[in-house]
Amino acid sequence: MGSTQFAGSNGFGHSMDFMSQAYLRNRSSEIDIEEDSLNMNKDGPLPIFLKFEYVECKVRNSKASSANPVKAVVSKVASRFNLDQDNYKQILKGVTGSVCPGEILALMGPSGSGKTTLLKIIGGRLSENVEGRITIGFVTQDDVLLSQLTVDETLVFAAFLRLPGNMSRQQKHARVGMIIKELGLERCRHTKIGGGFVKGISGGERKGTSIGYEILVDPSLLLLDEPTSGLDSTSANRLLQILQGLAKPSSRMFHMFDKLLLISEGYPLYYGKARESMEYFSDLRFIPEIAMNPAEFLLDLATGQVNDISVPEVLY
Ligand SMILES: Nc1ncnc2c1ncn2[C@@H]1O[C@H](COP(=O)(O)OP(=O)(O)OP(=O)(O)O)[C@@H](O)[C@H]1O
Repeated sequence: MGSTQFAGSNGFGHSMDFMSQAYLRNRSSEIDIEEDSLNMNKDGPLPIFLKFEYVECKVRNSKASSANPVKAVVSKVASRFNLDQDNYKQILKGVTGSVCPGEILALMGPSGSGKTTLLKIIGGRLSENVEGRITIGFVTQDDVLLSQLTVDETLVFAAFLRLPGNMSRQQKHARVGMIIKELGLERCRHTKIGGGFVKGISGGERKGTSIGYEILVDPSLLLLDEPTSGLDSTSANRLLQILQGLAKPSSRMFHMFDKLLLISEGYPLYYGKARESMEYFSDLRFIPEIAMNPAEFLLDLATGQVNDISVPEVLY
């Protein structure tokens, strides 16, 4: 199963990824993004509308040649006669969604359902056998921060590396200062990132620094792969509040997500307003029998664990 801290005291099981349209600068898209929006806007981030439609993706199964020579020979012969369709695995089977500026779309599904694959496709990191592509800002599950630098040094380094040359040194330092404040990183500003044998900042602060690294360039869309994994529920809450604040000011946890895309084995089970998801499934006669957190209920549905859920008669 997935690994986010939502599985902890929040009762959010499995994984959740986010497409937080905080701010973003777009690089390229085959989807509804007009030429104009590709130019840098000096007045701030450009509002971008992200849309992905009927995304399908298949990957070639890894060859068995090294492990099983018989299978390798059969597979080789089959491919010669074009009989190797079985060597492909369909990962995404028609997933559709969109995010407007200022919205948070939560992408939920059991481990292996295709969340990371979808993010990779939208982030332009996977293009073989897929339909849509958009590339912008991407915060991966594993960050790439340097352990010996402090939070401040990390962001200053990134600022000098990534911000336009026509910005002055003072402006770059000011931007770093603003981000540090925005992400609540003042307390650890001069602490080393750490890791391995170097003692450093906390997990939440590390996530915040990674996000700071990305939002430094004022992106119009931010793709976050399990941003709360490894965090305790308080830090996860705080991080979501920060993200929500970056996208737009608003309320709490599950209800912080404007939209929800629930996938199971690459199939979309639900796409729409997060707050209407329970009602949708209750109309279909999927009703929790005990008090359940909405996210837990939805993920149980997606994994097919319906022990505590009453399901429509017809399924029996
Ligand atoms: N390059 C690949 N070759 C073969 N199978 C792959 C490849 N990439 C992904 N998969 C498979 O596709 C499925 C979806 O993987 P993906 O990483 O998108 O799931 P996920 O929902 O993000 O899971 P998790 O929550 O565990 O991170 C998995 O069964 C995975 O093993």
